[in-house]
Amino acid sequence: MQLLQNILQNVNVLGTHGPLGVQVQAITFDSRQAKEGVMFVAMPGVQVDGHAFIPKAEAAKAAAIICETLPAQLQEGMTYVQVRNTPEALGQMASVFYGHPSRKLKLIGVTGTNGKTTSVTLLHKLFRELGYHVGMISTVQNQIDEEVIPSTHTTPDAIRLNELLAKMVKAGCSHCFMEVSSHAMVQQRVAGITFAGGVFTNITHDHLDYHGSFDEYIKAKKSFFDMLPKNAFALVNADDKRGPIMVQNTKASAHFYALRKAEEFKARIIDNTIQGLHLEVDGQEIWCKLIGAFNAYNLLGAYGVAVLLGEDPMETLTVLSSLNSAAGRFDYIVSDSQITGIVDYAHTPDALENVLNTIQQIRDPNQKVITVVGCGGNRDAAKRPVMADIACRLSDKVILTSDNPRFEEPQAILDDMQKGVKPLDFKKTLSVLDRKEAIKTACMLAEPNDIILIAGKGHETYQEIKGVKYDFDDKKILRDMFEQFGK
Ligand SMILES: CC(=O)N[C@H]1[C@@H](OP(=O)(O)OP(=O)(O)OC[C@H]2O[C@@H](n3ccc(=O)[nH]c3=O)[C@H](O)[C@@H]2O)O[C@H](CO)[C@@H](O)[C@@H]1O[C@H](C)C(=O)N[C@@H](C)C(=O)N[C@H](CCC(=O)O)C(=O)O
Ligand SMILES: Nc1ncnc2c1ncn2[C@@H]1O[C@H](COP(=O)(O)OP(=O)(O)OP(=O)(O)O)[C@@H](O)[C@H]1O
Ligand SMILES: N[C@H](CCC[C@H](N)C(=O)O)C(=O)O
Ligand SMILES: [Mg+2]
Repeated sequence: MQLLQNILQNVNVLGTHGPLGVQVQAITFDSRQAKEGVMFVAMPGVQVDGHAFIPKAEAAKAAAIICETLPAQLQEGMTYVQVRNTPEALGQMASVFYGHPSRKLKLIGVTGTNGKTTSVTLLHKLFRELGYHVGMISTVQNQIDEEVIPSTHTTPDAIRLNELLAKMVKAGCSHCFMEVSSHAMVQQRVAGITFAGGVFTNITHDHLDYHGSFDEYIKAKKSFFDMLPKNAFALVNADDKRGPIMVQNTKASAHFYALRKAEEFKARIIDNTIQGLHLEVDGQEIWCKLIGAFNAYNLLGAYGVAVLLGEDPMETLTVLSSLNSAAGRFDYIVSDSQITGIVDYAHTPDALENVLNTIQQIRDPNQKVITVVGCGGNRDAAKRPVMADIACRLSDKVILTSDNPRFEEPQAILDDMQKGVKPLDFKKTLSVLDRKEAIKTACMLAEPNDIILIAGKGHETYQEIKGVKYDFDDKKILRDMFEQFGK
């Protein structure tokens, strides 16, 4: 419980109506949660404008209403606060309300198209092994040490984020590693948050439906580095063409890591096998359990963060070499007849290409590669034909299928994917709309020693169709099919 005037201390207030001495028990941006003691913040949205729900919040007797535009008629006894930008104000208010938790631990944000979950998971495991109490905020799950808190977004909204960080502080966490998505930057979910460091993994094609253009997507990622304070570090993948752009205007101290250039943190791949990566990191040789060249970047980035946070380089490398990847990232099982089934969250063209290139590098020439892949509905449609083409180019057989169709027609998504299949590849491509059937088909087609890649859903344990999440687990289905068909 706090006084409204206290909660507003860092907000750029344009005007107020009504008493500011009201008590606030909770903050919400959803009118359906507004009630006595709960303050309502009217936020712009993709579907609707939260300002349209001010009458609902008034009727629910909300503690106060924070908005950019005041309603034409103000209710007697209600407090209204007009601000320039409600998402920004929400971030600042949530930080104050929860006691500025981001200032009480070392918070490191990781942004980039691919590798965020892998990086924060590695960092969480690494710092746990180094003896710290550690928080993690990720697509797969949030964590306070080993306690798992389910995650709904890659980056939670400002209220949930501050609430989570406050729990971490209370549990004695000294560090938190979190993913910062481009959606979160545009929607200012991290406004008011103090970061001790930021990491840029890479940027490739994704989310153009939301951002409109690649330039806008780059700007969204860059805005994270623009907000870092002077005493923070910005650790950037220098092998990515857009790496230097990220830190063009940052106040933080810029540091770089690379595999292809000589930078402050550098690594070289000595060997890349199904057993893992043999790397040379800053002149030191290590074996890691993670598979694929792209994971050399994730490992090197995590190493750079640890060193920048003052950890011992040798100890860091020793622990990194013992760590496994995050769930659903190059997650594999081997059947009785030595068919390797890989479940991977590759849902962007770059990720799919990386995973398939890795498979091509580590396979024996006689092992065929069968790829099962779909694309999500209500997401960037431009990546659909590109992903189908990549799958065809780097596999012996491709089964195009559904991912999470959400509110789109599954067949229409499949049609978009099929447009990317070149005539020469028609023969090796099948379309099986039902994902379970598609996995079954792949298992039936596979011969001993072949490799099946099931891409796109990784750790997800559901398939989202028209707003309903049905149980669906790629890895479990794959295991069942191997058993059912005696593979
Ligand atoms: C596209 C997008 O990001 N949408 C997010 C956005 O919803 P929205 O803009 O559609 O909201 P809206 O329905 O238009 O409503 C606008 C405002 O009116 C309010 N409202 C609405 C109805 C009502 O009756 N009363 C009311 O007050 C809403 O609470 C909201 O504040 O704001 C919501 C509240 O924070 C988010 O839950 C929602 O995430 C949706 C569910 C989502 O799927 N987001 C994905 C795309 C996302 O954010 N993904 C990234 C990761 C991407 C990646 O890098 O891979 C993530 O960080 O998870
Ligand atoms: N550094 C990397 N560069 C390119 N591809 C990667 C990298 N790391 C992982 N990948 C690929 O991208 C997929 C997603 O990885 P991860 O979940 O770590 O990324 P993410 O950035 O968290 O994704 P999301 O935006 O969905 O949260 C992996 O399954 C793998 O195929
Ligand atoms: N964070 C990503 C996840 C995509 C996962 C894929 N399975 C899909 O549903 O498209 C998104 O929300 O776009
Ligand atoms: Mg993620």
